[in-house]
Amino acid sequence: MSYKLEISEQIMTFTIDRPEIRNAINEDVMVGLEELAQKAQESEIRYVVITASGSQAFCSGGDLSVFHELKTEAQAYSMLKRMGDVLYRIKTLPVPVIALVNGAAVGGGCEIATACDYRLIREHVKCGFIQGTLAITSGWGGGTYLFETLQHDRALQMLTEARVYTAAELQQNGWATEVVRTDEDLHNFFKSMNKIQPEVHRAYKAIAIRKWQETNLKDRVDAEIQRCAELWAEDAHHDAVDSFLNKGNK
Ligand SMILES: CC[C@@H](C(=O)O)C(=O)SCCNC(=O)CCNC(=O)[C@H](O)C(C)(C)COP(=O)(O)OP(=O)(O)OC[C@H]1O[C@@H](n2cnc3c(N)ncnc32)[C@H](O)[C@@H]1OP(=O)(O)O
Repeated sequence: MSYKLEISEQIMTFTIDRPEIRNAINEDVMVGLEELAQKAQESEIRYVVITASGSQAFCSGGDLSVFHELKTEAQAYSMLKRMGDVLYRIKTLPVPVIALVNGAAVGGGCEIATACDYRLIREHVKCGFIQGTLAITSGWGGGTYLFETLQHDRALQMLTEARVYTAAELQQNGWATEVVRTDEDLHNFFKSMNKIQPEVHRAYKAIAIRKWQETNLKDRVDAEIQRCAELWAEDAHHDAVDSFLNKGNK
């Protein structure tokens, strides 16, 4: 199993569990995220925490060793759409969703964290929308969510620079909700969440969801997915992934 899904004291925790490959997303993790989305809708939970095993990575995006087999636009679209759909379901859950960013979050990993309501990041982490270096854009809706989250120029800069940012930079540009330096910082965040009635959290989340529905967030995400699928099919993308996967042979 590539993930763990637990509910304890009305808190649902999803842990990506592939540290040896930097918690990259494969089919199994996608199934897990779909299970999360379903169970979180049905259960009486207070909030959801998404995190990952180890301290090296939160998530390194799509598992390129698997997804590199997808060559055509149609093949890429099918994977991107499935993941984009489940991330949208997670983003619009009726309860707060917290990314506990325990290590690097790059590519699709940064998209998952951006889909969450809160991003608590450890001091050592580096995060970035590095998709540009692979000659593609974000393709799971994360670019659209970033424009919803950051000031316009900061979002555009983070997407087009296509580099990893330090925790200090992520705090400065507003992507990080909080840089967690100690376990006590983490404890204090959850203490503050827990002192507010779940129905109050749900009511505020509903305001955000109404805004996203009124501004056709889902359609905008679908357009992002479509454009990424087109770029995916280009040689420039396949060559860049070849270079990443064969870096050890050079
Ligand atoms: C597919 C959707 C698309 C989107 O919509 O956004 C994407 O997500 S594109 C994918 C973007 N991801 C990447 O380009 C991967 C980038 N990875 C890294 O930059 C680094 O691995 C890291 C995350 C910063 C961690 O660095 P480090 O701790 O130094 O580890 P290594 O680089 O040595 O990696 C260890 C091991 O894991 C393999 N690995 C890492 N990420 C992936 C991945 N996404 N897919 C497949 N394999 C991955 C890496 O190749 C190493 O393997 P070995 O050399 O065999 O040990």
